[in-house]
Amino acid sequence: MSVPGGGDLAIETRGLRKTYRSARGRSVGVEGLDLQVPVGGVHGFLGPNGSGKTTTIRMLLGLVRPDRGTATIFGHEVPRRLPEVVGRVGAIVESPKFFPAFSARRNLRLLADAIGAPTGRVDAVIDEVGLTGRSKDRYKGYSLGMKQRLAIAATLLKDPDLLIFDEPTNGLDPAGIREIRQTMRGLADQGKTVLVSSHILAEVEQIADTVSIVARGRLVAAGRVADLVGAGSAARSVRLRVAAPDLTIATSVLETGGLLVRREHDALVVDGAADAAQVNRALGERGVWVHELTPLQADLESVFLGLTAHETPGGHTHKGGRTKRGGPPPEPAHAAAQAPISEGEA
Ligand SMILES: Nc1ncnc2c1ncn2[C@@H]1O[C@H](COP(=O)(O)OP(=O)(O)OP(=O)(O)O)[C@@H](O)[C@H]1O
Repeated sequence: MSVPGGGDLAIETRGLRKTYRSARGRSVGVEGLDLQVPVGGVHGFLGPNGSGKTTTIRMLLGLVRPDRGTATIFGHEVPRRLPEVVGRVGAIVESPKFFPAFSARRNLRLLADAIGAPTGRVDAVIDEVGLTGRSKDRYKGYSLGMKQRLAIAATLLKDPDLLIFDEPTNGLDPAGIREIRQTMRGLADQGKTVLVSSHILAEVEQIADTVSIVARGRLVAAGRVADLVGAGSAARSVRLRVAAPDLTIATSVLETGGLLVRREHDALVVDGAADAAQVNRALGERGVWVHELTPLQADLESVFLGLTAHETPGGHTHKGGRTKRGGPPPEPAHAAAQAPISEGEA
């Protein structure tokens, strides 16, 4: 899908940098960030706490001025040309203020008046976020999830093409998280672009088409979720079960073949196995029969933790221990990090 004057990108930043003054001098919020968000779909903007997601979003919305670099929304440079494009953008950066004693509908009518959106949109956006049955109840009686859905409804009043949600599921219970996820997916399925920041991968993996992963203010990986996860599986692991007396000999056979083997309860997990059949054959040739052999698929969380492990307290803890990385990685290090997220874009 192409956008007049905007190519295929809803958002693009190049070399974006923002530092803050602090007691210890200057601290870096965002350091040379190159971000590309394709038009249409859900784009997860992922990173550990303090990695610069909110700072980036605030720069895109003209709330914080970058020290260096450029940013565009639908091809319009921001903040300089933000007024030309702001009508196409809806965002939740902080919890919006609603009148506690008013209903969702009354709050949105007031807001629509204030921002010049047609009041005829109010019922439609309430329906969009699934609040129709409660739209006449007072805001103060809403659950956190309902309040957040109302906040999303407010961003939809002007029927924007781009929605930017900063950690929209913070503080919500699993049911609330699911509702917000469905709402975001539904918006993307209508052709809108949804940029959603999060430090919780599982929340985003199920609905995101593409992601950008940041650490310490820099991009460390970007691309389609399937590509990132697929590349994470390149050094594949398999889980296998053999009869208990064979565990030791199986371990020794595989280690002699140069594979990394670890015990996981009564199973063995073999890291770096290019091919499950090869593992099976090596064991069969030594008279060890495999009862069960399961290739393990990397998930987005293991990719994320592998790329940002140095950011997390306690270091490298992640599922399966497969994508461990040490050292200072903030260059895009993942194979998929170089993959363009929209065809024809460098
Ligand atoms: N107003 C500010 N003054 C000083 N430092 C700031 C300010 N805002 C952000 N920072 C610093 O910039 C860095 C990036 O923060 P930012 O809030 O953008 O990260 P984030 O990825 O959104 O984190 P979180 O998930 O915790 O919200 C952090 O080190 C933070 O302490």
